[in-house]
Amino acid sequence: MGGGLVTTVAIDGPAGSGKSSVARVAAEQLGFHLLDTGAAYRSLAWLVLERGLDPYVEADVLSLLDDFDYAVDVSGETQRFSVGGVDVTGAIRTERISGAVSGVARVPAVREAVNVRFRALIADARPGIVVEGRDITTVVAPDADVRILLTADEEVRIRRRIGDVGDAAGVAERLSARDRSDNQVVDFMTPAPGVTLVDSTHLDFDETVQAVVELVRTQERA
Ligand SMILES: Nc1ncnc2c1ncn2[C@@H]1O[C@H](COP(=O)(O)OP(=O)(O)OP(=O)(O)O)[C@@H](O)[C@H]1O
Ligand SMILES: Nc1ccn([C@@H]2O[C@H](COP(=O)(O)O)[C@@H](O)[C@H]2O)c(=O)n1
Repeated sequence: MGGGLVTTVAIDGPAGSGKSSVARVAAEQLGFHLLDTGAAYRSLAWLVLERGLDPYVEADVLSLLDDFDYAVDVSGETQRFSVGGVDVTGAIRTERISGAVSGVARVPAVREAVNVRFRALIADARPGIVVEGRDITTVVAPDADVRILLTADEEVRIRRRIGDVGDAAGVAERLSARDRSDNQVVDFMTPAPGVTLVDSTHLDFDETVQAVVELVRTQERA
């Protein structure tokens, strides 16, 4: 890929690697939009549970896909997500949804449907967008100007996540299980050709953001 104008920054990585928090601050510094693709999968998992269905039963998930009325509002200070007009921004971050979301995400028709929406949002974003998830560098936006696999050692990611939820019980097992399940669908542990690995194991938060922003600046100068 040649250098010059950067409009799309793709970031993938395992659970707790800092994708959403690092992408958010990097997007602010770049003056770019932010697309949190995991929120779409989480919102569908929320709807499946809300309807009393099983996220690990493909037919249950497919029965809701056509009516999945998902919206993202980026007009305020933080992104807000809604399903059928119900604000699910907080609800989709619970451990209950984290335990359900892999079931929804492994359904090929779900992935195809949300990817269509993601690509449309990416195409419309001006002046640019940071997109984070699991398959952005490889499937959703393989032609992104900057492609990053953001990772950290598992024990570090678990420690950071425990800091988020304030309760260590079961966090390690759930994070590992989610990565194992998600990794059967898409490989986000090994950088694909052309993807830059950013390992934040020994970086603090600001250093990690700077590593991402510097990759964009380097690409712009190339
Ligand atoms: N380099 C870093 N140093 C210290 N803390 C960090 C670093 N990067 C991220 N964090 C913190 O780690 C926690 C997990 O980050 P975040 O929620 O952004 O990860 P994620 O990859 O989006 O996770 P998930 O895929 O599970 O949603 C957050 O509290 C974040 O502030
Ligand atoms: N591109 C993506 C993004 C997410 N997923 C699935 O959604 C789950 C939640 O993602 P978070 O980034 O919010 O943790 C994740 O565990 C995957 O199951 C995906 O498949 N592809």
